[in-house]
Amino acid sequence: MAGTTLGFIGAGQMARALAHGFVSAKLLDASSLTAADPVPAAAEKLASELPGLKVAASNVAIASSCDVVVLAVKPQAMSAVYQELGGKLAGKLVVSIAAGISLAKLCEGLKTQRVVRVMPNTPALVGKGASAYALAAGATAEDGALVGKLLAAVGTAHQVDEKLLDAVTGLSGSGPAYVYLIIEALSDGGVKAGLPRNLSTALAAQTVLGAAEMVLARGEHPGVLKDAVASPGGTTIAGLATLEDRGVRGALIAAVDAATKRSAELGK
Ligand SMILES: NC(=O)C1=CN([C@@H]2O[C@H](COP(=O)(O)OP(=O)(O)OC[C@H]3O[C@@H](n4cnc5c(N)ncnc54)[C@H](O)[C@@H]3O)[C@@H](O)[C@H]2O)C=CC1
Ligand SMILES: O=C(O)[C@@H]1CCC=N1
Repeated sequence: MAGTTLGFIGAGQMARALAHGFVSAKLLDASSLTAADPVPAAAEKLASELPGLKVAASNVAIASSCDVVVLAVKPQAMSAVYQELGGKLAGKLVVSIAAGISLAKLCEGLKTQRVVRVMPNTPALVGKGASAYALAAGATAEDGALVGKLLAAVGTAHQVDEKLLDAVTGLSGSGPAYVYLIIEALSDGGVKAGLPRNLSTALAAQTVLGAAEMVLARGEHPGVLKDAVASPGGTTIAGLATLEDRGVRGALIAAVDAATKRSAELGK
C-alpha cells in the first residue's frame, strides 16, 4: 500500500478505530493519513494520537489530495457531504462506512460510481474487527481488493451482496456493544457472587474471548462446544436453564433484528 494516501471525512469513533488499526498493522504510515472534521478537536485528537497524520482544513481538501476518501460521518450528515463533495471525487476511490446508506444513494449524491460500501466495527482498533463490504458498478476489482486488504489488516473482511449489509450492521457493526453489555453483566454477576470488580471483569472478558476463539479456531458448532461445558446435574446447566428461562437467546435474536431494521430505516 506504499504511496496510497487515505483521508477520513469525519474523525469520530470509527475513523479513529480504522486509523489506529491501519497504522498498527503497518499497512499505512500515519503520514499517509489525513482527517477533516467540523469539530477541530476531533481531528486534532487523532493527529496527536498518531503523529504524522495530517489535519485537513476542509472535506474538499481531502477530496483533492487523497487517493482513497473514507466517509466516516453519521448517516444523518451524509446529505451535507453530498453538497460539499458531489462531483468533486473524479478519479478517487470512495469508501462509505455509514450504516444504512445504499450504494445507489451514495453514487447519486456523490456523482461518482467508484464507491465501496463497508460495514466495519470498532474492534478494528485492536486488529480484531469484523467487516463486510459491497462494490458499486464503477468500483473495479482492484478497488475491491484494496478495500479488502485494508479491512483484512484490521480483522476479517467479507465481500457480500449489498442486500446483506443491513443485517451485517445489525450483527457485527452494532454487535460489540451487545458483547460489552454481556461482559458488564457477567462481571456484575461475579461481583454479586463475591468477586472483586477487577478480577470479575477480567474473567468475564477473557471468557468471551476464549469462547469466541474456540468457535473460530475449531470450526465447531457453538451448541457442541456449549454441551462440552455442561456436566449432567452440574453448575453450567443450572446457569443455562436460567438464561433460557429469562429469554436471553430470543432477546439477542430480537436485538440483531431490531438493529438490522434500523439500518434499513436510516437509509430511507
Ligand atoms: N461507531 C461504530 O461502532 C460504527 C460506526 N459506523 C458508522 O460510522 C459512521 C461514523 O460513526 P461514528 O464514528 O460512531 O460517529 P462519531 O459521531 O463518533 O463521528 C462522526 C464524526 O463526523 C463529524 N462530522 C459531522 N458532520 C461532518 C461533515 N459534514 N464533514 C466531516 N465530518 C463531519 C463529527 O463531528 C464527528 O466527529 C456512521 O455512519 C456509523 O453508521 C459503522 C460501523 C461501526
Ligand atoms: O449505532 C450505529 O448506528 C452505528 C452503526 C453500527 C455501529 N454503530
